[in-house]
Amino acid sequence: MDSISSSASISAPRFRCFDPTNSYSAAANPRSYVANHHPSVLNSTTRDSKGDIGMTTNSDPKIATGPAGYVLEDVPHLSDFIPDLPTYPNPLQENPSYSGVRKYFVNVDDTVAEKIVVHKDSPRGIHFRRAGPRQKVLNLFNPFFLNLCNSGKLHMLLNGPQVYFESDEVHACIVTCGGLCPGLNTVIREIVCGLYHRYGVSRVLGIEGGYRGFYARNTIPLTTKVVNDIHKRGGTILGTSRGGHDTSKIVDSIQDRGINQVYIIGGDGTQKGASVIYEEIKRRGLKVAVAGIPKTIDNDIPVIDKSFGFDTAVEEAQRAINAAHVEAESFENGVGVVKLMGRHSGFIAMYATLASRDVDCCLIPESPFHLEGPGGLFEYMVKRLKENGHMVIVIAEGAGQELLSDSMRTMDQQDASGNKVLQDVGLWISQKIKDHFTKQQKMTINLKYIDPTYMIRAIPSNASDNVYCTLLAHSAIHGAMAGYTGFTVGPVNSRHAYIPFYRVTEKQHKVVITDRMWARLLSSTNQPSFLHPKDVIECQIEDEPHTQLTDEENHTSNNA
Ligand SMILES: Nc1ncnc2c1ncn2[C@@H]1O[C@H](COP(=O)(O)OP(=O)(O)OP(=O)(O)O)[C@@H](O)[C@H]1O
Ligand SMILES: O=P(O)(O)OC[C@H]1O[C@](O)(CO)[C@@H](O)[C@@H]1O
Ligand SMILES: [Mg+2]
Repeated sequence: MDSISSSASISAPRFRCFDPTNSYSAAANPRSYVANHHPSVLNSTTRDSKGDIGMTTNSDPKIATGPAGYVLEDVPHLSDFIPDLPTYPNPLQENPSYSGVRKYFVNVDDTVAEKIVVHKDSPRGIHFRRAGPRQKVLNLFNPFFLNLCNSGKLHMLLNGPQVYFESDEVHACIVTCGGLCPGLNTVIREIVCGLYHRYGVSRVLGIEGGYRGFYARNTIPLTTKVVNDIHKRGGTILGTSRGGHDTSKIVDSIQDRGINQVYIIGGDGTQKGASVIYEEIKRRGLKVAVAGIPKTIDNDIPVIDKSFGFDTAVEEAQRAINAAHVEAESFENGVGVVKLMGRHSGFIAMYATLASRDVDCCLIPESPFHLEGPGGLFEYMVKRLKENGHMVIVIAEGAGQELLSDSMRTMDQQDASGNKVLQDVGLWISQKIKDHFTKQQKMTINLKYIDPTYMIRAIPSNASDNVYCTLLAHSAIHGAMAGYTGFTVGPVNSRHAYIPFYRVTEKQHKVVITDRMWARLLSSTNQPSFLHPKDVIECQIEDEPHTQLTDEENHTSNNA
């Protein structure tokens, strides 16, 4: 018996639809809605006495609550704003590759827990809809389905796998935005091949040069033949850009070209852009699914386990660190300085340091440091050079920017997307170190500065990122074919899920320097923490006792 028919045979959950004007309705800010209405703070009059699952009917956000503090932060569905959409049999059930798979389709009720490390009495917490091909797409927020569920006729809805697009009807497009990242071409390839081989879709357009390409550039027809080898190349065959997001021109272009599935690959800025595109499409009532695939070499997107290209970047960074180490140990008082990417988050630097074991000091944006005086970098360098004769420093590009702006009185510059343009901290710190040892220490050092940043970003993805990119692309395709829209896809605690845009754009994922992973790094390099004992106590006081672990504590990049 497959997963869906088994779920049909068990007693169906009873769903309750709430009046959006009552106290369950979503607030303007979805996050404050969850915070204010988290089960732990729901009062008993708003909870269903039978412990049934309750929901809001507002379009955004879609929050369902259940017994034992269960919260589902669902993603929009085309049927939320387009009535009477027809459904079609899912072509996957005829696919010879998948016919032998016993549990290929995901269960309609499957959700993925955001926090898997919980305490005995903590609520079950926030969940996301599990990604994957659906047996039948149920829009639990649709009153028609709710009535059937509540009258125990759920099984009537479960007669065979369904999709919301016919193969011939689909006209998809793919766009890549923001900076480069290893794996972009793999995601493009797997969207094209996945749509063709799994759903029989052959009309896929590539949008050239990022968001502005929708209205200012040509399109590229993408066939399985065109994309066959592209995963072996770095960059993106479509080109990319920053800036140039004009929502109405983009949606006009989508509408004029008859595009009905939009796959948008990019970082936090891109996902914000995707969110407003989705909103405009909904406002116009178009049957167009918008799916975001998160991309960032910096690994700074929250909620998801990690972003594609990150592993490749860490691996490639080893080559630069290794070169710096070889140079440093070959000269008397050799110092190797390696700058790695990481505008606001030091994950590449932290992981590359932990992996390499040749690094004596790792500096990241999240951990302020100082050069002079007791506990400062120079004091540590003198000690280390006396002990070992050489040393390697890894610095993330966003580290110490406040020190640079103090000493260089730099103007605040922004790129076309509004991101702050950073000063070259690697050059700056190299010069500071040279000056210090020449003038203050009267000690000759041999410093070699290596900046491999763009070389790391421009390479093709490694094997594990290639597989990861494939899963991301497939999850996005299954979601769009099933009629979901306005979502970003990504693994949450190793299970792929559909995540509302607002959850991945509301903040950045950062290294938490009071967590265990940073402690591991400090103990592996033996570098000073640069924290005064007072700062540590303040951090601990802010960390008030909680019954459920924080995002950072649950996040695998910060802990294990
Ligand atoms: N708030 C926003 N609303 C709409 N569009 C946005 C917004 N922020 C950024 N964008 C658009 O998203 C695209 C990419 O943004 P950005 O250059 O910040 O890169 P990113 O996606 O964050 O990737 P990276 O990780 O390389 O920085 C740009 O074309 C930009 O115009
Ligand atoms: O030089 P560009 O293309 O603006 O990109 C630089 C930025 O892009 C990233 O690779 C991704 O955000 C950052 O690490 C880096 O600061
Ligand atoms: Mg960004």
